[in-house]
Amino acid sequence: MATILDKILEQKRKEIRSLEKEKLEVPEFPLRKKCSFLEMLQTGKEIAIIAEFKRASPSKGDINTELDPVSQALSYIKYGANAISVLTDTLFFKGSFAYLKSVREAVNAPVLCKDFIIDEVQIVKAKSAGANLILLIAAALDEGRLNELYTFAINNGLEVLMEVHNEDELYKALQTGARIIGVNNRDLKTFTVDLAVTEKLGPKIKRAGAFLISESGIRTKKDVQRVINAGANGILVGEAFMQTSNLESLISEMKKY
Ligand SMILES: O=C(O)c1ccccc1NCC(=O)[C@H](O)[C@H](O)COP(=O)(O)O
Repeated sequence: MATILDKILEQKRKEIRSLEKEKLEVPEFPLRKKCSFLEMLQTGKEIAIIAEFKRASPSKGDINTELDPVSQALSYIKYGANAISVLTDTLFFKGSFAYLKSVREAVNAPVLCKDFIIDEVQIVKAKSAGANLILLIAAALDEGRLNELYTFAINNGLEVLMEVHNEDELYKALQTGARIIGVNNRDLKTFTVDLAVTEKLGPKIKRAGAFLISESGIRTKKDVQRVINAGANGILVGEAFMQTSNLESLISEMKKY
């Protein structure tokens, strides 16, 4: 039976066919802000927070459809987040490239294009919208394509958050030379979320000398402590930040390590 990831990737193949017709060209860095998340990790002393603008998801349905992307991104930065992730998939996450563009204009911090990238044309689109960082998901690509897309992104001045969920994917990811590895605690096929995934893969990532970002299912200070103990340099948080009634206190608690 087709998993949700299969369905998302099928949708992406359709989108790519229409994008190819647009004949996008790789732009020079399009906007005034050139922000490096990697440099932030290299120099930062505290846990780095990537705060995600996430209106909906396949596992939860609507999360918060009221919030405005720019106001939310500005609040994220004001309360201490280091980078902003914007979901750009429309069908499954109610996101958009328009949100990414407007967030890019509003904040002076690294912006991650959070999508399901399987083709160069999507990387060009992410760069055109002003992303500094793209997500590549090891589960969505074979080793050859993962390498090609990683190289294409780096050669075009983008940084890559390379996402894995198990040891095979981690092995594939490390082969590319990726410096920032995201461990997704959510199994994209079953939606099960378990921070033990970061605990399992964390030590291997640290031994390989890469930076570790723990993604998904992080809601409390205790969760942050747990992934820091596993070696995390950063966390990626969506749902908890989109739903809290006190964003300032949640971010500040999470940063207290
Ligand atoms: O969130 C989902 O339901 C989902 C389903 C299928 C593929 C990807 C999915 N999420 C993408 C993410 O990785 C998360 O948005 C991100 O890590 C933040 O997670 P959370 O803090 O749990 O919202």
